[in-house]
This record gives sequence, C-alpha cells and structure tokens, in this order.
Amino acid sequence: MTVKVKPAYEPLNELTVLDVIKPLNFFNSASLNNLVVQEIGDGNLNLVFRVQDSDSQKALIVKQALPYAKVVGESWPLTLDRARIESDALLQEAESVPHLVPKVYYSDSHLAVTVMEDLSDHVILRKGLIEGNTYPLLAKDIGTFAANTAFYSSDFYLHPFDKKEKVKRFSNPELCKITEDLVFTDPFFDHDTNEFPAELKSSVEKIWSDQELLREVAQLRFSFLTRAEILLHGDLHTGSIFVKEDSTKVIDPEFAFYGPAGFDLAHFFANLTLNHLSQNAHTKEPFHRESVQSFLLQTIEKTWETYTNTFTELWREKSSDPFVKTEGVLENFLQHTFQEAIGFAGCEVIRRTIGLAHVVDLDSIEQKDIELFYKKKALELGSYLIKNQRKFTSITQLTNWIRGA
Ligand SMILES: Nc1ncnc2c1ncn2[C@@H]1O[C@H](COP(=O)(O)OP(=O)(O)O)[C@@H](O)[C@H]1O
Ligand SMILES: CSC[C@H]1O[C@H](OP(=O)(O)O)[C@H](O)[C@@H]1O
Repeated sequence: MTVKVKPAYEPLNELTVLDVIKPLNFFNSASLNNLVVQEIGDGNLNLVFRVQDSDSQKALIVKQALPYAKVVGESWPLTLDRARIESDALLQEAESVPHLVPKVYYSDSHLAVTVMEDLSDHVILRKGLIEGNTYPLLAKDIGTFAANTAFYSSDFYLHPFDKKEKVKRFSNPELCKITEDLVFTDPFFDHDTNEFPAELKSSVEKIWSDQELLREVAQLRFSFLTRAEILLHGDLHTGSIFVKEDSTKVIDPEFAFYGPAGFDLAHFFANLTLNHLSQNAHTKEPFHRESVQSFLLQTIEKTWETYTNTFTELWREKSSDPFVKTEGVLENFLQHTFQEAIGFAGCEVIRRTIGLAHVVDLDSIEQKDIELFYKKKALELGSYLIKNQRKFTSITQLTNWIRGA
C-alpha cells in the first residue's frame, strides 16, 4: 500500500516553484527547460512568482502566502488560511463575473498556493493613474463586479442555509483583525503602528481628540465587525485592480469575508479620491491634470450608477426576498449602503495617510511641503466624510464636494 503524504508547507523559491507547476501540465514537457521564474510580489503580504516559457512567452502566476506578514516580517505571524480564502473567493466571484477576475488553474491549501492566469499585459491601476492614464471600462466593470458579487452572495438571493454556510466558509478572523486595527482603530489613537511626518502632528491630534468623529468611527467599526451582509473582496483598493484599455481584472481577495455592503465600493472611491488629490502634484500640465481628475470623479459616479442599476435589475429579476415588491425596501438598502460607504471611505483615506500602510500616490510627491499640504487635505477630507456621511444623498453631491475640497 502506498500512502500519499501531503507536502509539508515550505516557502517556495524560484527553483521549488517548478515542483508545484510541473504536474499541472500547463507547459508542455519539451518547454520545461525554458522556464524563467521571477519573484514579482510588491504587496504587503505574499510571495508572487511569474513563470514563463521563454520560447512561447506563455506564463502563469504562483502566489503563495507566507506564515507572517511580509511587510513586517516573522514577528507578525499570519494565518496561511488566507490562501484558501483567496482562491475560494476568486472561484466564487468567477461564478457571476468570470471576465473580471483571473482564472484559477490550481490551488493547494497545504502549500498556501494559488496558481492563476498571468495578467502581465495589464497594469496595476494605482500605477496607471499616477502616470496620468485613464481607463474607459473601469467604472462599468467595477460597478458590475461589486453589484454581482454583492447580490449573489446576499440573503436577497441565497437560501438562508446556503448563506450561513458561506459565512462560515469565508470566516477570516485574522485578516479582518488587520482591517479592524489598521483601518478602524489605530489611526484614531496614538498607536505605535501609525506613521506620519512630525509636521502633521497637530492635524493628527485634532483627529484623536474629535469626539464626534470618534463616535462615528466606532459605529463604522461596529458595522464592519457585525454586519454579515455580502461576500466582500475586503481590500478593493487601486493596487488590487489590474487594467488595460479593454479589460479590468480584480485580484487579491485574501481579505474576503461577509461584511457590510458599502465596504468594497468605499475603498475603491477612497483610493480614487486620494489619487485625485495627488494629481495636483503629479500631473503638471493643467489640461491633462483636469482631464485625469474629471475621469476620476466620473469613474466614482459611473461606478455607483452601474452598481445601483445592476443591483436593482438583479433584485427585480432574481430576488427571493419576501419583501421584494414592498415599496422602499431596495431604496433603503441602497441608501444605507451609499451613506455608510462614504463613512468607510473617510476611514480609508485617513488610514492611508497616517496609518501603517500608506499609498504611493501621496508618499511619492517629491516636494516635502506639497506632500504635507495634500496629506493635511486628505485628513480634512476623510474627517468630513466620516462626520457628514448621512448628509450625502446623491453620488454627484459627493463628487461635487470632492471637486471643491
Ligand atoms: N495574476 C497576476 N498576473 C500578473 N501579476 C500579478 C498577478 N497577481 C499578482 N501580480 C503581481 O504581484 C503583485 C502583488 O500581488 P498581490 O496579489 O497584490 O499580493 P499581496 O497579497 O501581497 O498584496 C501585484 O501588484 C502584481 O504586480
Ligand atoms: C500588514 S497588511 C497592511 C495592508 O496591506 C494590505 O494590502 P495589500 O495586501 O494589497 O498590500 C491591506 O490593505 C492591509 O491593510
């Protein structure tokens, strides 16, 4: 009798990664000697290898979770289960929006590995935006992604037993704790994970002592902790989106879990808003700058419009909710989602400015005084959004306000 032993977890390197991909028969055996492997991970948490056949140029991606957060090191242990969550979430998303996520070829929860489609012909949205590029499909694609993944994972569509099974399957306590701490807690207190230049101290202290603001953040944090409404991507910032002229792909859903419906859109809007601010420093030519900034605001508007239209259509055609025909039920859900998204966006703007994980949009502003100016603006903007979330009643009210901020 032969007993098959599951391979023990080892962090992969540029040689051992070949042992994972050889049995997949993705590359034909004749090309195995031509494979070129490169570690290309630039995120905070994981290893990412690109394996390419140097003859045919065919390639794939092997992403592996490390048992700790890469950005900090072994002193911050982190569950390998996030790799299972990531590949499961990609497969789940592919059921409703296959064209908007990378194809998963293989996954192994013991090795904490996901093998997926190579998207190197795309560019990371954050990078593209900083370079002053615009993407015509972005809003429609992200609105479609958010509405479909929300509706099909919600109680509006699923049988309550299936929904609760999914809530269990996507229970992601360790990665949620990162968000609970880094987005909803640490930036609002004098915590040692925070990182900001000394010149921002008085603006930051204003946040720490603003009781009205802190009350709203506590409420948003509680929502994040308790409201298992839809399967979220969980980290939908502009570094988690690959784009090119005719394609959009959402990657990196390792923070996926059941949470409040406005959270993903909030992170998308917040990161577009941060880029909008940073354009004032990055794009020198006024006409070009204005056109990129108006693209960013139009993207926020069109994403929300696509989200509400798509969600409404799905609700009308496919909802099993007993109150589906009751006037105002869908409208209440959408309004609550919208206003809470504004509050979540405010938290994301603040944490990306003074918390542990910044955005290169602001950090790469070369001139120190200009960087400080826009970081202060970001803090004011984030605080306003959190405190005034329920005053916003339409998406254009939000974009007009960002334009004037
Ligand atoms: N499917 C893919 N195709 C091509 N490059 C990828 C792919 N997935 C990730 N990458 C590259 O690896 C980087 C880090 O990936 P990401 O999933 O964001 O890792 P992390 O979870 O560590 O943040 C991305 O910014 C991108 O450059
Ligand atoms: C120590 S994790 C910090 C930060 O990193 C994650 O982003 P990504 O994996 O895309 O680099 C997430 O936003 C976390 O809050």
